[in-house]
Amino acid sequence: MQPIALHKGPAAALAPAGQQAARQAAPKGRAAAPTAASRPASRGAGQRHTGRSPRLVVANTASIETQAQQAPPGPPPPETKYAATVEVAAVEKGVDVVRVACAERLPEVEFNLRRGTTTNSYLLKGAGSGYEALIDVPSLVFNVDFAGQLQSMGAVKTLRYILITRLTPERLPVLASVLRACQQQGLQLWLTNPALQLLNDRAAADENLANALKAVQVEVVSRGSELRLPGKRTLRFIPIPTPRWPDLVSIYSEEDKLLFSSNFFSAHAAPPSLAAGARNGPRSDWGWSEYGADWQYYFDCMLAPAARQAATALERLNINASLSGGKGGGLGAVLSRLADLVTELTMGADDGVAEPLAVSAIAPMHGPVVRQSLTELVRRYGEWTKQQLEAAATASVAVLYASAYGNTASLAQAISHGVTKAGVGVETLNLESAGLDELERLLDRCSGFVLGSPTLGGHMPTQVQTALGTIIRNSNAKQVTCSVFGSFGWSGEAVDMMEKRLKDAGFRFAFDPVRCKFKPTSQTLQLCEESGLDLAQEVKRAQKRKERLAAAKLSVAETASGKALALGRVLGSLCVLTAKDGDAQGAMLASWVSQASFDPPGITVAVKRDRAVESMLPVGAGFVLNVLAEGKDRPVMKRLLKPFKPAEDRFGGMEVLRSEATGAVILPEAASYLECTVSQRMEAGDHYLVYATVDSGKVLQDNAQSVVHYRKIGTSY
Ligand SMILES: Cc1cc2nc3c(=O)[nH]c(=O)nc-3n(C[C@H](O)[C@H](O)[C@H](O)COP(=O)(O)O)c2cc1C
Repeated sequence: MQPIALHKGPAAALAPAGQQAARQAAPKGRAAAPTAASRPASRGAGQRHTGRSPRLVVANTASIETQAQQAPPGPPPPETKYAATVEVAAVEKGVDVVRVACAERLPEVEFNLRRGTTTNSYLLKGAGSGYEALIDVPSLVFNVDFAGQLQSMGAVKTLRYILITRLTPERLPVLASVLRACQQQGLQLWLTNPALQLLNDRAAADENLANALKAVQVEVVSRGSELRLPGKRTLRFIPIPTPRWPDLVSIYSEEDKLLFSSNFFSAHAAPPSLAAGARNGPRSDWGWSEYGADWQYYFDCMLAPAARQAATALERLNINASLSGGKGGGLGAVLSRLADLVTELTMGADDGVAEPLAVSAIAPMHGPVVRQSLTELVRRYGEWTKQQLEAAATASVAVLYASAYGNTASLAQAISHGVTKAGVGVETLNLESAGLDELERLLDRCSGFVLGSPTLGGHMPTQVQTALGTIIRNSNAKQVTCSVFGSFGWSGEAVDMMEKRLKDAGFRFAFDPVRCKFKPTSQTLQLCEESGLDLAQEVKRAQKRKERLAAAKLSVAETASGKALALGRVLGSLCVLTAKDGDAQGAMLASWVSQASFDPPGITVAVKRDRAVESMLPVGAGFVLNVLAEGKDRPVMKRLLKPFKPAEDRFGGMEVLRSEATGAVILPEAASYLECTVSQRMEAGDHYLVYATVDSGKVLQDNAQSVVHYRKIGTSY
């Protein structure tokens, strides 16, 4: 093994900008304007690094000074830490999980953290009884003393290896504190090259971190890297990068049949009690019914927009639960089909399906250790990925962005989520690392695109500027719908520049550019998600127009099968479902509503997958079901059927009542309303079937009849 020296060359010259960046990356922190004292040392224009990655280059360096002097932002708000608990439990013999669990709702609404979150680190014992290796450290946003925890477990004296599957700026201070606590000679840090780049950048600007790293040997892992722990285990590293997580790597322990899967197979949810997840605890596992929705939401938000990379990762992992005695078959067949699809889409796929990994448990970075639901979750990952790839094969939106500190990346993620909700594929490209060939290929096949950029030095980074030139020259890109977005600190020129250049070149915008000051709020993310939905609807409309042109028109009577006509005779009463989630609120017309239970009183509502309000209806969420009254339904229907701008108030200017429990809208002209809590959700084709218990209700118009929704055919509402 060759220890890799941490380079302190060029990055050291950028120390002031790096310090700036480090401040910004602190939890909930905001960047302060670069001041004269913190300004980067002068280098050639276009060559200056931005702080996080040496690859993201500021195009117009001269204006960093001008902008900072003209409009410095306010002081950064105080850092917030979230109350969290640390719990330790056995995963396998000689493998413990140290779980930092936070039940609070965190502001990262892109993860829908209603149920809190967990961050897992794992400790592996060596030949003796002491801990030999640590996998991952938590973020400093949690108010826990992680190094102190390791100390109390005696780990700091015995650890020889620290293995990192995902590194973020927020984890670096915790990593530094662990390294400082471990004083023993020959401590090794294993991580991927992109993670090392982040480490180098930050170490160049952060003396504490640089000092902590002095006594550490760094080993860069790649596909095929192995670490033999004295005594019993061999750990195999399997990189599984995505555009958002370029440094992601999983670790497989053959002896334990355990896969440390990093962000894959994760869920954001705080466990009611850690003991429930421990092998020898009161229950052996958390099951699909408790966490299925969280696993799926995590996949939808974080991996659906990177389905191509997710397919490659699943192929590389080729998890076979059956080899280890679990129920059901492995993923072999699904993955082979996936591999074919990926090959078609990428024109040059990965180097084939890997040997199956026998896995009896998955130890992810967030959420429960997966054991009982292993076969189910792995199978679902294959299915979800395949669905996304198939959607992308029909129509896909290219999400192109660069992001130095993650804010523009969050916007990209929210837009992508909106697009995938509408059943349109997303292909994400991080312009920081992507080649121009890859960009060209993506532009040639996309049915729409969005371009995101931060403003750095009064400009967009060079990579975005170059990509913009490529986009403007691409003949397919010109035909499709698009928009732009980006985060900024005080002047925000990048989004204006992208908008102007694309509009001047005749590009059609599907939604208004999204400009976001520093870190997006939940409202901005809702705006992004709904903008993504709008763009996807536009893509679908264009697709339909194409299909209509290609095929001869058939009348409803000709196309309608007896089945569809018969289905059209099924009746439901017309309702308006309303929900509120923090500042965000949503509403939809619902006619596929039915009573489903007497005791407790319960109803089902079918919610189309691409409804904006769908994301406000996770298990446990409250909503109001307004049953419309005959003769008073028209104005409400008219209002709800007209197109809305993303995040626009559906009931603006109307007199409405509010539910005391949830704040959701109650329509005074409704015949009656019910206040409900989502109890279960089921995938039902292109809808979700939401089962909710009725908490309370009221008849508002004594003599009113409910509106019954008559249809001609079962293929539309
Ligand atoms: C070196 C540097 C230069 C910046 N220059 C500008 C600027 O000229 N105008 C501006 O509005 N914001 C500027 N910012 C603030 C960033 O645009 C802001 O932090 C944004 O949230 C970054 O987005 P990202 O997280 O996607 O990288 C600058 C930040 C840094 C660190």
